[in-house]
Amino acid sequence: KIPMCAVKFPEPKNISVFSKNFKNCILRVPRIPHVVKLNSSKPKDELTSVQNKKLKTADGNNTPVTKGVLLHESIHSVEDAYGKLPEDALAFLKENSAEIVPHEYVLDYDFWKAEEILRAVLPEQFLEEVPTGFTITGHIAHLNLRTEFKPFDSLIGQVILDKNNKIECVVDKVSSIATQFRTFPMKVIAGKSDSLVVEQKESNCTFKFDFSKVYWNSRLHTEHERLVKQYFQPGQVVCDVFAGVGPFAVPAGKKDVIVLANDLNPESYKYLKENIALNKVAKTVKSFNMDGADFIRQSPQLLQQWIQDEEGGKITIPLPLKKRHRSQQHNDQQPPQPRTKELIIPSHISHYVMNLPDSAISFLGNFRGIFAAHTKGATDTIQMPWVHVHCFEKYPPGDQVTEDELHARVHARIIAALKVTADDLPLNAVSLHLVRKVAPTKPMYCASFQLPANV
Ligand SMILES: C[S@@+](CC[C@H](N)C(=O)[O-])C[C@H]1O[C@@H](n2cnc3c(N)ncnc32)[C@H](O)[C@@H]1O
Repeated sequence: KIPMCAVKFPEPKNISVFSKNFKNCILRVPRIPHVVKLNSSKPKDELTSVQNKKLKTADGNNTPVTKGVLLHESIHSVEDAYGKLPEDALAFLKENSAEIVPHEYVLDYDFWKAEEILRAVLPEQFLEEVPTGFTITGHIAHLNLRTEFKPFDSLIGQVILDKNNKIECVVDKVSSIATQFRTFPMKVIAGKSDSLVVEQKESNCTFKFDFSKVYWNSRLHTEHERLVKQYFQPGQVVCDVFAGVGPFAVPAGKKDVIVLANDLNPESYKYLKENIALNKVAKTVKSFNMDGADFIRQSPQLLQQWIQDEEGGKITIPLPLKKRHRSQQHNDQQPPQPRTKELIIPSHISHYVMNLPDSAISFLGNFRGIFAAHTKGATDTIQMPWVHVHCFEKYPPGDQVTEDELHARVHARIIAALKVTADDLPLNAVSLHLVRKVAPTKPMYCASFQLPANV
């Protein structure tokens, strides 16, 4: 509670005139508006009907509310005001019959930021490092509280919930050990706990999923957009081996890339299918629920099957009807013809995406021999597919490891997994993109390279 002073003018327009002409006399503190509601000294009944109309009544009680302008923060009493305000300001107040009144300003729960409140309510030993970081997915805020904060989880969750309008639910990761499907056990620590199904926008698409049952990481959106934009061309075939709920596959399908998207988690598969329908990409994206190893080995056949299933190996995509001018609609005898475009499905795969950074490299051996049938008697050179494999390249804290060294380490793991030599796949044929650092000495990379013809 802060003792301040406010000025009341009988004529409300003088509030802005005073604020404009005497800027140095009014309160200038961030997040505190200088115009405030004040209780009128007169009960409402004693005011004229005109005055009454101008005043808004606070919560139906008999005390009318009027507006005033707060004086500079160094002024704490009416005497202070007469001592500190310059002559011309005092003259203006007198001329306009203004009244200086004491006003107690209450900085309550609404005023303070989450971090400030947490500093005030958590035990003193946490003063320096209250937990404030979280990621947002749909309406859910997701925290990863350190062990010492766990006993205060619901308090922390409630403050975050109160202070962020769009958040309806706060969850905490309760174990850092991920499941096979890269999901984490989580606990709802504040807000709605009935459903963790969210809708999240990314890359101009909408993704729906149960946050507790599938993998989703909003921090990967640039990586999703990068591969789709930089590598995947309309009409090419892409196999997404660990597709999750579709953040590579669905936007790619939207730009007429032909996608075979796979995930072993039945829940991811279920939402992948939903997201394909939701974003109207069923013509260009097919979903599979297989182990990644089998999916890679069978991918050439899965593509052949798709070609056979489509008449003439072509996908026909309906186009939105062209908007016609009203006069044209009137003259036309025929109803508008549905417009379509056709995509011929190529018989070779252009890209594989493998975003399972913990172990994707160990799946590379599955490419061995799968294109042999194509390469054997082929007269023209076969375009081997590109692989975009995600991986971590962790090193001990304190080690000075250069980017070149990390590049060499990733390259060595890739050629070992493919069982090829550095002559087949030289270091400079593997480009390394730093996706993000999950910890200071645990970078996540995406290695992109064209499969050597002899795998
Ligand atoms: C790190 S997530 C990536 C998901 C998605 N590509 C993305 O960027 O959000 C890895 C995915 O691989 C799936 N997965 C794990 N093991 C798998 C396997 N052996 N075969 C196929 N998918 C698997 C998980 O269910 C999870 O959805």
